[in-house]
Amino acid sequence: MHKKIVDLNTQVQQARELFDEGHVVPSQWVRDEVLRSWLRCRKHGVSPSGQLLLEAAQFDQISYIRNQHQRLMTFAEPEMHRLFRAISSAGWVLACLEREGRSIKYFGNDSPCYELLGAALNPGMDLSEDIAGTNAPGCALIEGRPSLVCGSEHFLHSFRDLSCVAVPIFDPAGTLVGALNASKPYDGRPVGILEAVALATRSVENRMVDDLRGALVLALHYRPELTQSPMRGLIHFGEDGEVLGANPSARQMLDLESLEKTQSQVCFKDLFSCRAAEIEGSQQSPVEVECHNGARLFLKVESLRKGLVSVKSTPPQRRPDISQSFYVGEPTKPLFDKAHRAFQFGVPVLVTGETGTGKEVLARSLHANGPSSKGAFVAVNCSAIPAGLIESELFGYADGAFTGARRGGAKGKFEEANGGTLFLDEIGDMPVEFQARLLRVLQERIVTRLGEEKSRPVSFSLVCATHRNLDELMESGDFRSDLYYRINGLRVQLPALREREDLDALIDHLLASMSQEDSPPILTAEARNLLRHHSWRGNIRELQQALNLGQALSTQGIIDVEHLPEDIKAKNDTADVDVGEGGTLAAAERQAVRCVLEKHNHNVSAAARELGITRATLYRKIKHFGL
Ligand SMILES: Nc1ncnc2c1ncn2[C@@H]1O[C@H](COP(=O)(O)OP(=O)(O)OP(=O)(O)O)[C@@H](O)[C@H]1O
Repeated sequence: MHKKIVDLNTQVQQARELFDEGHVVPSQWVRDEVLRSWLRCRKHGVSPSGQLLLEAAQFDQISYIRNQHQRLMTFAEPEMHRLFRAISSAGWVLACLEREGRSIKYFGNDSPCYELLGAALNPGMDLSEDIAGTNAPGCALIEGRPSLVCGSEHFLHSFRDLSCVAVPIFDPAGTLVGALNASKPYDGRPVGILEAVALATRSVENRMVDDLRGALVLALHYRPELTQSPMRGLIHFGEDGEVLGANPSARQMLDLESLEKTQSQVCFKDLFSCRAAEIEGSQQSPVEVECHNGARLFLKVESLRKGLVSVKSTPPQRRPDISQSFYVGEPTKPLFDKAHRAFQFGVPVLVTGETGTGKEVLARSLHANGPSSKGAFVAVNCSAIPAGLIESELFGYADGAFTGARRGGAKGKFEEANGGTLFLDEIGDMPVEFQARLLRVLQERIVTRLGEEKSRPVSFSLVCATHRNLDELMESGDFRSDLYYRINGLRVQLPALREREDLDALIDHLLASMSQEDSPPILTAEARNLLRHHSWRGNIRELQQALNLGQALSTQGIIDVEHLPEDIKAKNDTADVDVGEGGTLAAAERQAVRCVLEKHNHNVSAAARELGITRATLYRKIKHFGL
């Protein structure tokens, strides 16, 4: 058996030789997962001699990384202690890594043969695949599933004497936030530890879910006896039955993701065929229910407010308060909550949306509630910096680096954001030739000022935004896909005003925030109708200006059509007018004629018949209403 495994390693080495020479590797020689990773390493230009890794090791940002990932560690550390006690005597060491691949915590071994492992897994070390080549945590973080990498499967020559097993960690919103990894020197023996690492990871995830403290907590499984096991799904609901979060098992069993794609807020009634009241009695024994996807699951109430919220071993975490400073409507709230939670775990957030939809406002809110809120919020508009100044602006410069350089040199934006949040606005407009340099900073978190030799470590939380379509830019080669992967830990697409279901509520919020006194300005039904149907280009910014002008021109605080900007009024004549509340008789008639015409594909005879008028009259109306 032992010999057979050593033979397998020899076969992997041969596969690697073929790979390095550019030949096709027979599929049975090396596992698919490994081959996929080798191909990615080749694409990223990873050097098998691994110099990058050694460079990164010189920089110590441990305390910052720990601070930034404090929440993750609160949940992970107790489980790491337990797991390490169980597996260290078998020669395993343990590490927890954050989502981008940097180690946060290492439980090691002092003996000399662990020196390399210590160097690779110490806090601050970057094991992401594009830096450290094929390795279990790197692969687990890229592919979002457990990974096992042994001996010569590693891309770097220096790692070929190691075995590692890693399992990704997902937060209650289903976002990847890190990984647990166990490693030891490679000895050719089977690696029978995956289940133990997976179990510890599940416990970390369950601790995170516990922290949601829902009004109703359900355990679920296909088998009744497993509703009490560590394999059980866990889901928390708020007081109105809304889903607050769930562990990966529950997310999978309930197929939550497919619902989240079409609904901004998933509720109890969307998931189960029964009513919440019907399962309240299942605290003792599980009850079987049918789910939205047809599956039958056993549910057991784990806790039901009031009285059942258990005492936590960890202090209560600060909950993000995102609603105070700006409007968060019901449709966008779940997405905003998810972004805030992920950001607290150090996940970089990419905000997309048309101009004026609130990208910067969201970025500021993430910062204010994020792990680096004590540091600065540094915004960089990538489209506004002249190409020739990008380097000095972002990297800073040394004294006398160029003519006109400030005496004593200057910090760049990366350094200014150190300990805080860097907001790269309009990232889609970053010149492609500069993207590789930006990527390097994001990977290595080191900057060198222009005209200086010395490298400086930097650490910041990252939010990027763009109004451009990055998928199209990547296809046309104008945006690097590896940079996209780095910045897109979680993507938040902000809706344009014309798509918002909650436009009325947003208008009311803006009106309320405009008034210093108690009574905000009043909008007449006609004016509101006009705003509802305007094709907004500048989105919330334009709406805000329209309301500001309306308030300035209004009499006695009543904003009517005549007080709104000219371009909004001008579009009124051709706009689709809502004939509901507040519409005029003429508008209602126009709407009716238009609908009937459309219904009959503009067949005038059929439309006239349905309207009960002659064809000649209908022709007159079409002309009159400009249809
Ligand atoms: N949710 C919101 N509630 C209240 N006001 C908002 C909200 N979102 C945006 N605004 C207002 O709209 C204006 C535009 O917001 P912001 O600058 O964040 O948009 P943006 O998408 O970053 O725009 P651009 O793409 O042009 O940079 C701001 O002045 C802000 O006050």
